[in-house]
Amino acid sequence: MSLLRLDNVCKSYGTLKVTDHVTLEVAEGEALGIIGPNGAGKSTLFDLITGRVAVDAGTIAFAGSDVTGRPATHRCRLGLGRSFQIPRPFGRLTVFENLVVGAAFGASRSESEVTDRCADILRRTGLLERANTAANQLPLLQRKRLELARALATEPKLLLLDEIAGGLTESECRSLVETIRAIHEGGTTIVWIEHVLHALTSVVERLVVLDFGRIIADGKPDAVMASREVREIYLGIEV
Ligand SMILES: Nc1ncnc2c1ncn2[C@@H]1O[C@H](COP(=O)(O)OP(=O)(O)OP(=O)(O)O)[C@@H](O)[C@H]1O
Repeated sequence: MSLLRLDNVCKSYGTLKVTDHVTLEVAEGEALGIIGPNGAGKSTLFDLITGRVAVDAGTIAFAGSDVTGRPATHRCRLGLGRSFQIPRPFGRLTVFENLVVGAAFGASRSESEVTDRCADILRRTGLLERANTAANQLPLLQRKRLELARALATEPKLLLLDEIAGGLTESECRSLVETIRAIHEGGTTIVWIEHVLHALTSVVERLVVLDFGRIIADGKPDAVMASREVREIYLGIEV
């Protein structure tokens, strides 16, 4: 059964078509990667899915209901969680407090209900020792981990990750990938936008390529990366 379904979704800014008749299904339990050149419309697609930005045309269904006209809070409470390309924690709150906010508002639970759950998320995301550190004191890897943890605090059925591996060293990237893989193996469906291809393809089993707001390839990562069009457009390799 598909958890997420986009049908002919369109979005333009002025004359710029940023999302051009995108039709896409994500099955429950899948890990899907999205790649494409800068400006291809990847983050906008997440904005449309999560309700941060309204579609011009088309429909979006999530967990069996049409969410096209529904606000972001409603979609979040249905189980759509996301991380942002640039981490946006509450800087003066501690790591633990950031999670409590995500759990209480995103998942609509009382503070007393979420304490154990937030501690568990800290453990799963490798942040337990940082629980009492102010978010604005964290180094980059931990900020990325907090971004992931905050999204998990909202109890997502579908986790949208936007370039979470960007800017990390090779070993930091490997350790973050392990965390993401464990989250996926724990049953969370993942859609992950990423420029760090080796990190992405070590987790996802399906890859979609966006170019000028259109899906130009969709399939197994090896087959997609072997495609002539993808190599020309995405990697800039003449074949
Ligand atoms: N609010 C907005 N108003 C006007 N143009 C926008 C807006 N948001 C995005 N765009 C434009 O839409 C295009 C797609 O942007 P988007 O951020 O979705 O691309 P992207 O594929 O995520 O790029 P990157 O890989 O660089 O993050 C870009 O040309 C961008 O400048």
